[in-house]
Amino acid sequence: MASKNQFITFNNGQKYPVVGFGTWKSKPGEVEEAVKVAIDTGYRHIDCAMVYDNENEIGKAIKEKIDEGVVKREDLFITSKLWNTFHQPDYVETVLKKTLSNLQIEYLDLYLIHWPMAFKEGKLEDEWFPKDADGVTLEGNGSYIETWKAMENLVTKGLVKSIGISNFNKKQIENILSIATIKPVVNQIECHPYLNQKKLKDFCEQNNIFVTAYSPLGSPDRPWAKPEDPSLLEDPKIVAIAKKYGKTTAQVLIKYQVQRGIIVIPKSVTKSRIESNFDIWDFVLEQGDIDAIDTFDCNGRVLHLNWNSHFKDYPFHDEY
Ligand SMILES: NC(=O)C1=CN([C@@H]2O[C@H](COP(=O)(O)OP(=O)(O)OC[C@H]3O[C@@H](n4cnc5c(N)ncnc54)[C@H](OP(=O)(O)O)[C@@H]3O)[C@@H](O)[C@H]2O)C=CC1
Ligand SMILES: CC(=O)C(C)=O
Repeated sequence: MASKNQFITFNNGQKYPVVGFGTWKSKPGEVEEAVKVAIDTGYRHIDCAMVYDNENEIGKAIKEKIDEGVVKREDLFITSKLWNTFHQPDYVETVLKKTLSNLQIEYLDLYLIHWPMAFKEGKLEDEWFPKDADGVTLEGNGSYIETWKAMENLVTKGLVKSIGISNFNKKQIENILSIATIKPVVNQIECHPYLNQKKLKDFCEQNNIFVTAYSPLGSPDRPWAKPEDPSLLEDPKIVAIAKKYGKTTAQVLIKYQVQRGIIVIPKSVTKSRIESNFDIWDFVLEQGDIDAIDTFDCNGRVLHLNWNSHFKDYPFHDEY
C-alpha cells in the first residue's frame, strides 16, 4: 500500500496533506479501529468535529498509534470544528480545550468555524440542535465576526496552528476578510461532481484560501438519504471513467478533487475502502475526463440543513 500523500501550503506557510480522513457518522465502537487502520494505511490528516460525538475514541486511536511509535504527533494533521451552539466569543477557548482533551492532544493543526450560522448558545453538556416545543431549531445571537476574533486568539495562544471556516458563502468570506488579522486558510464545503463549487472555489483561490471538499463521495450514508436519491458512486458516467483507468468510482471521485487542487476528506469505516481510497497516486485523470466530470454539476447539494433556512446567516440562499 502506497503511503505517500501530496501536501499543499496554506497562506501562513503551514503544509497540509491533500487527502484526509473523514469521521462524521463513524460510530463509537467502529471509529477507533477505522482511525487506526487509516493511520496504518498512511493517512496523516484526520477531520473531526465535536458534533460528531466521537472525538474521545479518535483520541484513543491517535494515542495508541503514537505510543506504538507508528507516528509522532508532529506527523499528524488534526482538524476539528467549533459547533454552532458555541459562537459566543468568551466560550470558544473552553470548547476548543474540551476537543483537545477528547482527542488527547495539546494543539490542533486546524480549527474551523463549522457553520456561519449561530444556534441558541449552549454549554458543553447541552443539546447540539436546540429546538423549541414545535421542533424548530433555535437561532442564537452569536455573530461569526465576533467568533472569528476569538478564533484568532487561539492561534496567538499556540492552541491551534491554523484557523479556517466551513460552509461559508462568498459574502460571508468577504465579511471575515474585511476584519481578519489572521486570514482563514481553508473553507471546508460540500464538493463533488454534482456540486463542483467552481465559482466558490475560484473566489477562494483568488483570496489564497484552499477549498476542502466534504462529502466527496456524495455522502451515501447521510441520515436523510432516500433510496430514490441519485447515487454518485454508481453514476454510469463515473463508472465508465473508472473502468477506463481500472480504478474504483471512489478513487476517481477523490483524484478528481486532488487534481483540481482541492483538499479531500473521504469517510469510511471499512478497511478495504479506507485503503483503496488512499491508493490514488498511480494514475492521473486526463484533462478531457476532468472536463467531462465538470459537466455533471446539477446543483446537487445533499447537506443543505434547510430546516435552518430562516436563520440570518444561513449560507445557501446566495448563488455561491
Ligand atoms: N464541515 C461540514 O459541515 C461537513 C464535514 N464533513 C466531513 O467530510 C467527511 C466526508 O463526508 P461524508 O459526508 O462522511 O461522506 P463521503 O462522501 O465521504 O461518503 C461516506 C460514505 O461513503 C462510503 N464509502 C467510502 N468509501 C467508499 C468506497 N470506496 N466505495 C463505496 N462506498 C464508500 C462510506 O461507507 P463505509 O463508511 O460504510 O465504508 C460512507 O457510507 C465527513 O466524514 C466529515 O469528516 C461532512 C459533512 C459536513
Ligand atoms: C456533518 C456535519 O458536519 C454537519 C451536519 O454539520
